[in-house]
Amino acid sequence: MAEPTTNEALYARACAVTPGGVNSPVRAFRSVGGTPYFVARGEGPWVWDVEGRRYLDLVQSYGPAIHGHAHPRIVEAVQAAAGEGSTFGAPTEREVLLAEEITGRVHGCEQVRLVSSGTEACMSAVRVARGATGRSRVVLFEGCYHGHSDGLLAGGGSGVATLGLPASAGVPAAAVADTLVVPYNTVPEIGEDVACVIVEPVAANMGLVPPAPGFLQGLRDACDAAGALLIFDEVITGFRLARGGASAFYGVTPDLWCFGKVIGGGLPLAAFGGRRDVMEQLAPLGPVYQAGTLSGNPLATAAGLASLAMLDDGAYEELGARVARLAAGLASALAAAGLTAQVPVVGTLVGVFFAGEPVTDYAGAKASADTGLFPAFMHGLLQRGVAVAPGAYEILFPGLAHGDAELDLVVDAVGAVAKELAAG
Ligand SMILES: Cc1ncc(COP(=O)(O)O)c(C=O)c1O
Ligand SMILES: N[C@H](C=O)CCC(=O)O
Repeated sequence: MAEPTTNEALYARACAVTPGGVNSPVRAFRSVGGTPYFVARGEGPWVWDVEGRRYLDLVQSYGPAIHGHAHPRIVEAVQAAAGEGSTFGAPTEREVLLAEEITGRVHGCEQVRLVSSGTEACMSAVRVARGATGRSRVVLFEGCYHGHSDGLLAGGGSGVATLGLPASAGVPAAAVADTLVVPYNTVPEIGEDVACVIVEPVAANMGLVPPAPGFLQGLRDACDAAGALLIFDEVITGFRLARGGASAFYGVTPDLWCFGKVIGGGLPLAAFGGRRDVMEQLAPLGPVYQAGTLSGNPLATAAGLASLAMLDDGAYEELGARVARLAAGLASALAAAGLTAQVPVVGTLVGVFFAGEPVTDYAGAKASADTGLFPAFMHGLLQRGVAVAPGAYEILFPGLAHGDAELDLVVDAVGAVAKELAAG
């Protein structure tokens, strides 16, 4: 049994042995100030820190924990899988089952390859697109985030935006020479040197920015006209927004998809997939190389299958209804407090902006962050026992474990914090 400790003490020890004390930058609280809380355990919608303080968790690991923490069916599946051996380097039946589950849900996605992170999924999808088209250029949208691979960090949202980084040191100019960054919600000119356009179909790494009507179809048409491939990065939207993800929700079918988060049930698992002719460019069938020692890991596939088994149409209806109720509560609490704010909602996704008008692109998201209200908002909520991600560009992640009573607590806490902020 470990000695009792504190967040401060653990953070000091962490900083001595890990850069910034964390294994992913936003967790360090750098943009909001203060000391990160170290989670001791979680259950359903709650987490407890090492000091025994309980928080209603709207971070939910930035998306994977759609069923809340330590869901008994996922725990049971992982325990059973662990007892059978945790990794083999040979194919297993659950990899087939998970690939069948994903391709069965996502119309047009005929084949998938499992990987271990959303970063790998996006990096590999772009590589396949380049291999399939024989072209180099990649178009992406300012404020979207596609993981931390060299070529996709430019103009990124999430932690890149939170820390105010133009991109990243250590990325050679050559690695981004073929990356073109354009504003979200504008269909760009797509030249015939473009291999692919990669987009978050609902942007969720610059706060929540819905696609404008016609934007996704416009991208589809422009890609078709130029012979480029369209990639939907559904690492957040996949299996959260709808059973078939954003492509089903909007009725626009890309050539390639990136998935992550929910499909791993809380374990490191992601996937990229797409049309058979494109996916068959991959080794061992084709010339595009991609591989992974832990890809399709037996524990992760067990957790993913258990997670997806609980996500039927009814689950999405339920989550959508709860999110709509939460969003309405938040909007009226913020308005009652006299705080200028927007609460964008897309189905099961919700965010908060400090803005007078709906936000449609990164410039609007940045203006919200630049109000400087977010750190006090986040810490005010934390003091009232509600945890939201410590970055102004992250969204809220209510899940199926958040019942009405818990969501009412969130609305009350937001109302109280908003009054303080409005009073200055
Ligand atoms: C849309 C999107 N794409 C890709 C990624 C990268 O995934 P990961 O953090 O698993 O590498 C993330 C989240 O981090 C994401 O939100
Ligand atoms: N917004 C990111 C993914 O969705 C957050 C993950 C991270 O940076 O740790």
